[in-house]
Amino acid sequence: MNAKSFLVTGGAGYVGSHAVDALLRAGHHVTVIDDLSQGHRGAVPAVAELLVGDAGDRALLARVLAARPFHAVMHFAARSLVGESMQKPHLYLRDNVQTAHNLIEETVAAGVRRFVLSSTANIFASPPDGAALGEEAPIAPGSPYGEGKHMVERLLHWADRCHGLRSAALRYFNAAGAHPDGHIGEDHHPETHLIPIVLEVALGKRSHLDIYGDDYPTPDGTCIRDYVHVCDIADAHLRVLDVLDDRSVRYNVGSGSGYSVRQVVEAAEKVIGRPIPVRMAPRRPGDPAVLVADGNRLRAETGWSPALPGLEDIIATAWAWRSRHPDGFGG
Ligand SMILES: NC(=O)c1ccc[n+]([C@@H]2O[C@H](COP(=O)([O-])OP(=O)(O)OC[C@H]3O[C@@H](n4cnc5c(N)ncnc54)[C@H](O)[C@@H]3O)[C@@H](O)[C@H]2O)c1
Ligand SMILES: O=c1ccn([C@@H]2O[C@H](COP(=O)(O)OP(=O)(O)O[C@H]3O[C@H](CO)[C@@H](O)[C@H](O)[C@H]3O)[C@@H](O)[C@H]2O)c(=O)[nH]1
Repeated sequence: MNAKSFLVTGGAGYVGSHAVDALLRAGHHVTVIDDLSQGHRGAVPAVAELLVGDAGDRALLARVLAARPFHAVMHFAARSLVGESMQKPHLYLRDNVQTAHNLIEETVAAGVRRFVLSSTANIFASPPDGAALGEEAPIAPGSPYGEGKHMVERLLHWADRCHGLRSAALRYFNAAGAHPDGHIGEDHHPETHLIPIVLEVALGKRSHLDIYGDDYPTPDGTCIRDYVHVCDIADAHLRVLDVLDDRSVRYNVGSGSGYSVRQVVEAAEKVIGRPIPVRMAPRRPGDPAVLVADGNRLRAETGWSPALPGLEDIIATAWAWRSRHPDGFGG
């Protein structure tokens, strides 16, 4: 493959750093813009260019985008917590959307032709029958976070119609795991995601896991999610690039298998070999009962297939990284 240049916002964060790794392994040149509000310098290899700044800063974007011809922009930078968005909707409906709006306009102005968006399963409601969600499932965001992501998908729709910017909206379900070679993983402050919290319990950093609700309409009463390995999500970003030569697309990115919170805990106990104490807690506002992807369109149109589809294998990669880096990138 010919080496190309990519601008990656949020490339020091969890999913973004795994995508940067995949781009670099494919021989590309990568420029990262990240404000390090959640990301880590240590997650970006020295061979990539890291610019610490705001992904919506128009002057910065204009300067960076003029520096070289970029093949595509990949936009990971965003606030991304469903629960927080129910408490602080403006951060999601104003800030996330404004950042994306500025970035899309500067991308068009610079003449870059391809854009990949980190969208989310949270644009969908939990289907009454718990069925897997395809791309044509009704849009019904479960939170201001999901609504903001859908607004950005619409901005991209019109950027294509009006300016010919080809885009891929990748609606990830639940990103999980860490790079199998053990150099990067998930490290948020504060940590709110299920699997890293379970690992913190296993490491003795927390006494227990709070399970947010056991009265959902699911077999064991806890929420069901589709956990997809972070490197498989990164791989999807590279695979969609060829499709963007012709048209804009949107794909649901998930393994197609759903696991309840209790099943995740059981799987982690098997992988780690220690009990994980849990306590029941109230539901977390904004959480849909069941979100599972029908990822057939992505598979059929790009040849994507998860290399690590099993939940225990996914958790094992997360545990391998976290047990070697108990303080995350700080340790
Ligand atoms: N993790 C998941 O399960 C998941 C699922 C669906 C969608 N997504 C989306 O994928 C993207 C990445 O998620 P993640 O889990 O890696 O989150 P993350 O918080 O680890 O990464 C986001 C990165 O963007 C940076 N950032 C945030 N706002 C910024 C701004 N205005 N300017 C510059 N940098 C900024 C942060 O410092 C961080 O490094 C997000 O857009 C998120 O909404 C994540
Ligand atoms: O301490 C905890 C943390 C989480 N959960 C539950 O575990 C599940 C997964 O939660 P979490 O890991 O926080 O992920 P989600 O809230 O499902 O959101 C993730 O997955 C979404 C797509 O489904 C993305 O859009 C979001 O950015 C990403 O954070 C949910 O049912 C939570 O209620 C608990 O019971 N206890």
